[in-house]
Amino acid sequence: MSELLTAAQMRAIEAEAMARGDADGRTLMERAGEGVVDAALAHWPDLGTVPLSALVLCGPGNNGGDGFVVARLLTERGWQVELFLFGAPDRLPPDARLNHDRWAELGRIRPWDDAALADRLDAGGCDLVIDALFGSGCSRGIEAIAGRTAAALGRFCAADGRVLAIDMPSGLCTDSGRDLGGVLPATLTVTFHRARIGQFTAEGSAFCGRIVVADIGLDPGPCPGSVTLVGAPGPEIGKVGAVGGHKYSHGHALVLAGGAGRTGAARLAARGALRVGAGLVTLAAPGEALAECAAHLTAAMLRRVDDVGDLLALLEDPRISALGLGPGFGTGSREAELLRLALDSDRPLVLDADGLSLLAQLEAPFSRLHGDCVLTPHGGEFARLFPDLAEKLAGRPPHGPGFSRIDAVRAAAARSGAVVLLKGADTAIAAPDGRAAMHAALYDRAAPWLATAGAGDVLAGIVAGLLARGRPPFEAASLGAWLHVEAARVFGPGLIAEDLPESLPAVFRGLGL
Ligand SMILES: NC(=O)C1=CN([C@@H]2O[C@H](COP(=O)(O)OP(=O)(O)OC[C@H]3O[C@@H](n4cnc5c(N)ncnc54)[C@H](O)[C@@H]3O)[C@@H](O)[C@H]2O)[C@@H](O)CC1
Ligand SMILES: Nc1ncnc2c1ncn2[C@@H]1O[C@H](COP(=O)(O)OP(=O)(O)O)[C@@H](O)[C@H]1O
Ligand SMILES: [K+]
Repeated sequence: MSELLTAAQMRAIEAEAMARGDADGRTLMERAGEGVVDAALAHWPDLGTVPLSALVLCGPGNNGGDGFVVARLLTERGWQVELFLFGAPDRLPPDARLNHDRWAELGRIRPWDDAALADRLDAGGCDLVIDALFGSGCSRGIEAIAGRTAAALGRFCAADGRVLAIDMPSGLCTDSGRDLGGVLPATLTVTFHRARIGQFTAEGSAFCGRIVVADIGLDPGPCPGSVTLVGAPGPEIGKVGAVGGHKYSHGHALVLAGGAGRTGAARLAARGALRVGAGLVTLAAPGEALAECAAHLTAAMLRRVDDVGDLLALLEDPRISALGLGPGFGTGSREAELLRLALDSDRPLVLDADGLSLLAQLEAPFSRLHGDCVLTPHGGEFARLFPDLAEKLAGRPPHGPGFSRIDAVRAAAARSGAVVLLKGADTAIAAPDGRAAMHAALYDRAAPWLATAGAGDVLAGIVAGLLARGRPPFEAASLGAWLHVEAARVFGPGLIAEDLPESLPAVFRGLGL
């Protein structure tokens, strides 16, 4: 697991390091420039063999300062460097000014000219473009400044040109990953100390290319309030296959199914719960759907639940340790009553799909949730439950920092009192106490083939299975998101939802279980 930071958190870490006397701004800027050059040469080894040519775009802040350092370091290596500066030299902040002055002794500084830059890029013959226009201080769109440059960089990247963004692609919001307007596309983004939230959500990955995190010698300790980037689980995953115990000690998940003809989604969820390691899984289906379910279930058990009385009787068994409700469930009055009972049972509970739509229809829905509930909405379901938050996520933010999916799930979790997992390639997860995590099926974990009908149903089942085994809800949601994507990656393209549970054994083997 690693951390993702906001711009403010990064500034605070830097300020603390300077206050402690660990480093001054000038040293950090020098290390940042060195980190950029090292990362470029490591990422594109051919750049290290002979001196080449670079075009450096510097802006009016410290990101521009990093650009001056890179220009100097490349020149010292024998490169031909052309440099354009946006803004007046005498208004640069002190460390950037210092590096501007050092560069001015080595090379020329051309004043910013969007049209000339675009023409320069289109003319080709440039081996590396360095975007040091704006970094974490970018506060609004940059179309007016660099619209033509952005378009030319798009063409340059499409023709396999190398564009390295320092810290963030200019115009991209560090905190939300949202396009503030006119973002400069990059093929490699080199950021410092820790990655940023905006590199892993919204439009971030489309503009960053790849991400490299350069160490600039800041305190390696954890940052309070940071977002966890969900990675491969550690040894604690061993609990999934713990030696000893019996099936009941591995938990019993109850998945509620809908009527005849639409039980497939709940069956997918039940299979996910079983494969993730729940000792028992029972599917509760109405009488009309029993035959259909029986024809398709083997390891999962089947119980008839027509109404609240049936569910009440079933829940008398204290060994049922988690419920999953929503996939293909239906949204009628029977289902609404069953949902109320499921919520009142105080069992760990995953609400997905129709379960979320039903919840949205209840009066004072959030007063019924408790801390062991996990809500797994996609964007549409999220908007039904939290319309104001969804509205803040829609459209382009007028200025930075923009409202992020992390902000949205944190607010949703605080309001609802439940763990909220907002699905997507950039899955955002938050707990009511403010903990937040991002699972990014992006970069080297991309699995676009996971966007297939029923994949979300399996995720709900996986999380229900982990809850049944006693995992706390935030951990169950985070681990579930990772296992789900890993299963998709193990299977590969061509995946359909049924393949996801069946790929979990290979995932566990891969983890050394
Ligand atoms: N925080 C740290 O620990 C470190 C920061 N460093 C660099 O410093 C950068 C942050 O520097 P700054 O805070 O100076 O921010 P930036 O360099 O991103 O830009 C801030 C400047 O741009 C102006 N500006 C912002 N958006 C604009 C727009 N749309 N149009 C016109 N002007 C606009 C602001 O008014 C301000 O003058 C980082 O991205 C990183 O590259 C590095 O030197 C290493 C250490
Ligand atoms: N581009 C993508 N890359 C990786 N995972 C994705 C992508 N798009 C969607 N997903 C995942 O696929 C699943 C889709 O779930 P959902 O929207 O509920 O669909 P369904 O109801 O058909 O199962 C979610 O787990 C989501 O995170
Ligand atoms: K930049």
